Amino acid sequence: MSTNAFAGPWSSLPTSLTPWIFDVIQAMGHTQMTPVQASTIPLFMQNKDVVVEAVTGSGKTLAFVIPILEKLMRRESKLRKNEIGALVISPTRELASQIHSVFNLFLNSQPSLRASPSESDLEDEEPRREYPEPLLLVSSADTPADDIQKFLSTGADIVIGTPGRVEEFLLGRGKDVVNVRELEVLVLDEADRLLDLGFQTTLTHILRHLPKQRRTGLFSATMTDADAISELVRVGLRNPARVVVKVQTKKSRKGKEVDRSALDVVEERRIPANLQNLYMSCAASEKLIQLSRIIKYETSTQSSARFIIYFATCACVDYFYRVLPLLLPKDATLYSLHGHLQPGTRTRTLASFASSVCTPSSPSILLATDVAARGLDLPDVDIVLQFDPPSDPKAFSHRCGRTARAGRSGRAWVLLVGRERDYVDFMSIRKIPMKERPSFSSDLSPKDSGKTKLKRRS
Ligand SMILES: Nc1ncnc2c1ncn2[C@@H]1O[C@H](COP(=O)(O)OP(=O)(O)OP(=O)(O)O)[C@@H](O)[C@H]1O
Repeated sequence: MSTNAFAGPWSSLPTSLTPWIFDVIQAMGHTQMTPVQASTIPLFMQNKDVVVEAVTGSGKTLAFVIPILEKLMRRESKLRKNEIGALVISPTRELASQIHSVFNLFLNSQPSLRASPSESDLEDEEPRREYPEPLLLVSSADTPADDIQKFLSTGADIVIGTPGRVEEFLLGRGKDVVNVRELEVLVLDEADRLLDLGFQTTLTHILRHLPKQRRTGLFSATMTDADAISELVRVGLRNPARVVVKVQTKKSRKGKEVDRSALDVVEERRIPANLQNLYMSCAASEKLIQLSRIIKYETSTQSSARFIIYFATCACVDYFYRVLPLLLPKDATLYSLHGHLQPGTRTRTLASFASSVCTPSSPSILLATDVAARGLDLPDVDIVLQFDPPSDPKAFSHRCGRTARAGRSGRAWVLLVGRERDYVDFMSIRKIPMKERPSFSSDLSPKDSGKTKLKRRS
């Protein structure tokens, strides 16, 4: 863990957590809060709107999941079966599913309600729960009609979904079924993405439908001041508290990262402390060979086994899924994930990649588009490799942030061709002195290509 990874024990929160929620957090092994959790949870609990920007992998999910659960449990009157109390919207189905499983982790551990004497006589009686399962609204095997059916049969205090399915649920088929009058909290995760042009109309419809008397939270690793200010009115934020969590690294005056004891300058950065950013510039015709060299180099260090490689389009992912096996060690396992695959295939691929057993000699490599850039929490990813730089500069941070999560270390590479080198300056990635560049063993050295230069940046 980096030195500034934690911000105190959970017991130091101004309002103590409900005991069973605290127990779940302890069971997760999270003994301390991260800075974003320590700053955001009290604000949300004190009924403030929040706009939160904190580096990738810093624990933003629990920073809204915990206050939502606490707020709903502290209600004076229980929600009726047709009412929802909290809505979380995320831009991709994978991220929505991930958030849904975090809520489930908690709600599956809630104490069962004591059965009444007559019920206790019934054999095989399912333990009764006070709070129903959260409802997940994403494209999958379930149709929008199935979503409504499920809601009608079990109810759901918390709803998590992607914008299109949420709109259909609240304003389409579910219009006369779902009551939002009691909605207390709205969270937009990856808010800057949700608020950009692609989702504008859908989101505006949803926001207009929700009660104004609610708390709203916007969360992202790239929620800049400009994004926040321009959207305040549209999103209906009232006097929001702004939380910005940056990472401090220690440097010597010459700009070189050094040991804490030799510190004399503290620099703030908006990427995780243990993330190392590198780029390699090469000719377009050499990209494929350089990609396979980097993979061989990384696996030869005996510490890297799980990779994500980003490509610009779905077609590129399909193409390289067929081509890369010819260049990589035969024990490498490839997975492909992009938006043109069936939802079920996407879910299975992600689950198989996340649970795959891999070693440097038999690495697991996920080939993906930006559908896997934001929010996905795959804690063991060692290396991110960007075959093509993204067209949106924000996606650069999100892609890199799939490694070096929650205080772990990781490296992110990007291959750059020609003028793409300007991108590095645009991203303000600091140059590391020549002598600190990684050494390649002779058969992997970019020197053999003549044209390619290896650079390391952090
Ligand atoms: N207090 C904590 N202590 C240790 N680990 C934690 C703590 N809170 C969350 N984590 C872990 O940190 C990881 C990253 O959390 P999370 O996915 O919420 O990050 P994030 O800030 O939302 O990242 P991104 O911006 O990429 O979406 C998860 O594996 C989570 O279990």
